Amino acid sequence: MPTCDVCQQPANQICGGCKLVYYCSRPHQKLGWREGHKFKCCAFKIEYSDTLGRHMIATRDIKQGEMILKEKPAVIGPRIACTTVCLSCGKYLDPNQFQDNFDYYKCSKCNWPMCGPECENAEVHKPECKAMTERKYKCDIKYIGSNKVQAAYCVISPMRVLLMRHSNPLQFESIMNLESHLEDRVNTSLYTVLKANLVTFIVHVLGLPFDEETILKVASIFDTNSFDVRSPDGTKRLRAIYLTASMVDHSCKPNTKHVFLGDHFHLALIATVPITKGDLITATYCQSLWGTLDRRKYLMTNKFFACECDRCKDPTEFGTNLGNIYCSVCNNPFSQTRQWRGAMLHSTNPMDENAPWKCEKCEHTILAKQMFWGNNALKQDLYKLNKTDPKNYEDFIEKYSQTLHPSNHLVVQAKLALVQIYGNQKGYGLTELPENLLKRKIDLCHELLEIADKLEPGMSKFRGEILLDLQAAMTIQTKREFETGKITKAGAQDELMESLVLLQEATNILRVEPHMNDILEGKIQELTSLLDATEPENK
Ligand SMILES: C[S@@+](CC[C@H](N)C(=O)[O-])C[C@H]1O[C@@H](n2cnc3c(N)ncnc32)[C@H](O)[C@@H]1O
Repeated sequence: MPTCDVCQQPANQICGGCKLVYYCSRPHQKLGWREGHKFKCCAFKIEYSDTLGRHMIATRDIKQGEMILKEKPAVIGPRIACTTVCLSCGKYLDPNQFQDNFDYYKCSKCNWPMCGPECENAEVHKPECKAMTERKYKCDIKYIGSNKVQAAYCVISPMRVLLMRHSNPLQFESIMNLESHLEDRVNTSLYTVLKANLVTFIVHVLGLPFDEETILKVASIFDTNSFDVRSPDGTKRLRAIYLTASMVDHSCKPNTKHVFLGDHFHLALIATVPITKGDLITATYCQSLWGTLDRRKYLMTNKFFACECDRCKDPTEFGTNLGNIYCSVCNNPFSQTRQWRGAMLHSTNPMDENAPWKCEKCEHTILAKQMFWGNNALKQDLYKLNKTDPKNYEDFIEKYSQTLHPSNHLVVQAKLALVQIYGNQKGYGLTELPENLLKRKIDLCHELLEIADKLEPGMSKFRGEILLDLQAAMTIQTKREFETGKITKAGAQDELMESLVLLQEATNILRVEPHMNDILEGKIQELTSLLDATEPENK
């Protein structure tokens, strides 16, 4: 019989948070909480290993969709280089007109562009404003006819951490205890620029008592741990460090997602799939739709580790073949030895970027560097396409259809761009899409969902967004089929019910993001009205 954590008497009420401790009664649960359980109650613990460093382990089974952690930022501020934003709230700024001139509203003391007086007087801006004003430093950012990227912002976020050494020493120490990889970064070209700009600004312009190593370590801690924070409406973009969420290690098939809540950007970490007690709790540090070559290169260059997750080890990436290309011998229609249409080249060892790539059917082999160059050339081709014109993406898919199979990562990225254009972009609104493009959108959504199920399964944002797009397109298709007499009322009802099931799943996934609630509610009402309107009379 379990015993109460407070009085040690027999108890049968388990704590719903950690599911580890028991109480005999509600009053003892409240007392236990106040007496310290609130600091220990969670569904994870932090462990250490030589290969992973600190990492998060589930201390109990965690349900799909459960919030594992909610945390406020330890520090938040502008990104290294960004267009003009407000130092307090991170909003992208537009200039105001002053007689014949245009310029931003500026802080009356330090002259940094801000939204207005309220942001100028916000607590977050006060310490840096004081440090700059004491040294009579005035920011010289001006509006020069366009909103250009300003390197000057690189000093603000590190300065906020450095100033904490005096104002909040405990928080400062906690941030300084995070992984930095300073020794790996210090000789890179970015850090050479940072030495010239950031260190000079902190030491010589502001005269703050910090040595070069501490200053660069703070910058390096940001680069290793910070989250890219965006407001749902796209008007604000910042970087922030969350002390506990920083302990979540990377996996190329993660079991969590995160969302930012409210004006103060609290981070909520949510399980996308059921997590079993003892499992590693993981997030992805890079794009899931990149192939293994690109993911591992990004992780090594930016986070300084060689990912050894199951997806990286599998040359087929869980059967998606995301990073693979067709064998040019087996698929060459003029080749004498052509035998296996559809055969693909796989890396002979995905853990080694220098390993050759070999056909899964014939003996054809190419060097790693050929694969690397080819991949880069095609990536350049894809990234320079006009993002508003679907024809460019359709042509890309067609042009490389003999080289890249339908779920190669570059084709998948082109397909994702098409899903976002068809039905959403001006001139391609859902109701204006001709039948063939509506069908194309539906087919593309199905293909992307198949990939999402393997790489970002469960309640991932990627799945939620595709499900939402798919149901919207299916609903329009049903409406048209019904209005043109292609299907009966009963047929329309069946199809709309299918859309409703998809919408309910999308809603379940996306409703953690507060801004989505109204959109999802509106869609449910729209679909329910359509279902009512197509109700067969004999029902
Ligand atoms: C945000 S921190 C995560 C916490 C970190 N493990 C620590 O001890 O502080 C990111 C760093 O953790 C390590 N890391 C994260 N995921 C990893 C993985 N899957 N394999 C090896 N190292 C990993 C890398 O050193 C990476 O730069």
